[in-house]
Amino acid sequence: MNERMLLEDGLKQLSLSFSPQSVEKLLRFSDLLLEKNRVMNLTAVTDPTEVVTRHFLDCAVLAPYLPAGQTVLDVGTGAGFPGVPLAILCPDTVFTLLDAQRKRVDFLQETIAALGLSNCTAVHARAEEFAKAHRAAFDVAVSRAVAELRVLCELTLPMVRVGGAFYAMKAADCMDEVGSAAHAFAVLGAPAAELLHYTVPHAGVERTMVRLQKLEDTPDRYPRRFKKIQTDPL
Ligand SMILES: C[S@@+](CC[C@H](N)C(=O)[O-])C[C@H]1O[C@@H](n2cnc3c(N)ncnc32)[C@H](O)[C@@H]1O
Repeated sequence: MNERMLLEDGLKQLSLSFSPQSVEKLLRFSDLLLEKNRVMNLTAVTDPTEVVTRHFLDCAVLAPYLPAGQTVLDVGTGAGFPGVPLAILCPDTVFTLLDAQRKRVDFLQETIAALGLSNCTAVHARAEEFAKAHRAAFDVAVSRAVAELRVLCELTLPMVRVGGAFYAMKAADCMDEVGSAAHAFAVLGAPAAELLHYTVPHAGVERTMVRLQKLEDTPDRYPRRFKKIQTDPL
């Protein structure tokens, strides 16, 4: 199967509805990513087939959890994962992609313009700084491969509104990490973690989504300064 067939078949296996335009945009994003990856470090994945499986189909698993009209923050989006594939697959959901690395955000801004993604904005900022002006400002936060859960939750949950949710994309064997973060979940206002296990189509990779529903406001003292978050995690 070529990349287009893998992508379409994988999206069907995930029971996702998608337009021909979405497939075109995803394949164009893959081209832009791999082209830019030759001159700057965006992803360890260099094979177009693996861009489809390890990036696009992995990220697509989140699409059913992001209803139209909701605002979604992708914390530590890097080269745009999971945010860009989700913005393509959920055109009526509004995405903010956040990253601390200027060059990655520049790439994302160019990509968003090239793909005509009117529901997506890339912002250069550190999450703990961005949180000061964006407390409880988003319906949903998502994040993949950024930090361990205790750290990640302090960076992210303050920006989710009560009644919203945070989805952390993790490896299949993240139970110890989830167990260690129980105190952080409770302190930050999202006490009950729910684990959603899945297999990425055509990659055969087992993964876990950690869903945290925000039930209470996060106390104003969080997030702390990054050094404190790292050296003294909740
Ligand atoms: C390993 S990359 C993962 C990128 C992407 N989420 C993915 O799954 O491919 C981690 C990214 O998180 C960003 N990052 C780490 N700490 C951050 C923070 N406090 N605020 C914003 N971005 C952060 C880094 O700049 C980097 O681009």
